[in-house]
Amino acid sequence: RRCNLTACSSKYVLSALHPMWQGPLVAPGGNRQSPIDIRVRKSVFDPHLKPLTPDYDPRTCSQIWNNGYSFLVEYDDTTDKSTLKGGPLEDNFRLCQFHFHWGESNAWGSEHTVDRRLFPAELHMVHWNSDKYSRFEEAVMEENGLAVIGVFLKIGKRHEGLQKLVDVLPAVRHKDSVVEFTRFDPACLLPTNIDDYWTYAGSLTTPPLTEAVTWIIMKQHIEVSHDQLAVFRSLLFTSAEEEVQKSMVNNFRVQQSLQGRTVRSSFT
Ligand SMILES: NS(=O)(=O)/N=C1/NCCS1
Ligand SMILES: [Zn+2]
Repeated sequence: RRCNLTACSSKYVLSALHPMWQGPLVAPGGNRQSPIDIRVRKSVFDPHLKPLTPDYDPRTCSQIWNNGYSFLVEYDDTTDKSTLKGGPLEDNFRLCQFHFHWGESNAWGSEHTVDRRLFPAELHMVHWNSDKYSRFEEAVMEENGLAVIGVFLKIGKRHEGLQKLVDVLPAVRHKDSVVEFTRFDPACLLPTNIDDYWTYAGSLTTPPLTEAVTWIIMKQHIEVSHDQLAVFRSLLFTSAEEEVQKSMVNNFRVQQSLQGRTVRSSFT
């Protein structure tokens, strides 16, 4: 297994000894892969970027499950009830799920970094283009198919909205476990300021790694408590039947080269 350095900051140098899935570290022929390091001074302010307008209906929240890589909170995306528009997006996008990536320690865990700064975790809210495609599986293959909002998590005060989710995680401890989870408003996980973000053309960071994503990375982080994040780490990569149980930690992909891409900012 190739060992190469992933995002390293002044305090912590990571190795790829923690790559979490056996897939390719770089998609074959990929020239717009994710995640990346966002070099703030190299990002370009785009005055034409509009405010982002998420419009989520908590009643579309349906279930939470452990897919063996993260835990996903899934939304009913058969209608345009929970949508994302604006920002860099030309079309209407439907929320289908959100999930997180985190480390075994609070020193790392995010997939994207800002000037090499690592965060303990990163939230991804996944949407697909419902103006152009009729289902996620179709949109995931198209370059304008997906929009993912990334939000960094920092250790601080307890996040009251997150607690409802934290409380149910023990019920999906093992891979392939699923429980009903309803009336959760994902907007409560967004930072107070969603007008300041970076955006770039990239890919999914887990299979199928397709180069279908308009990434929208929030400048402002959210805070969660140490104990709340510790519950994420109590999840397992492994199913109940497996002999050896493996803690679900370090479920992030190694960073990919920018390959000449420009990261735009919505703020100066
Ligand atoms: N982490 S991610 O959001 O870029 N990857 C995904 N793979 C399938 C649905 S979302
Ligand atoms: Zn993700």
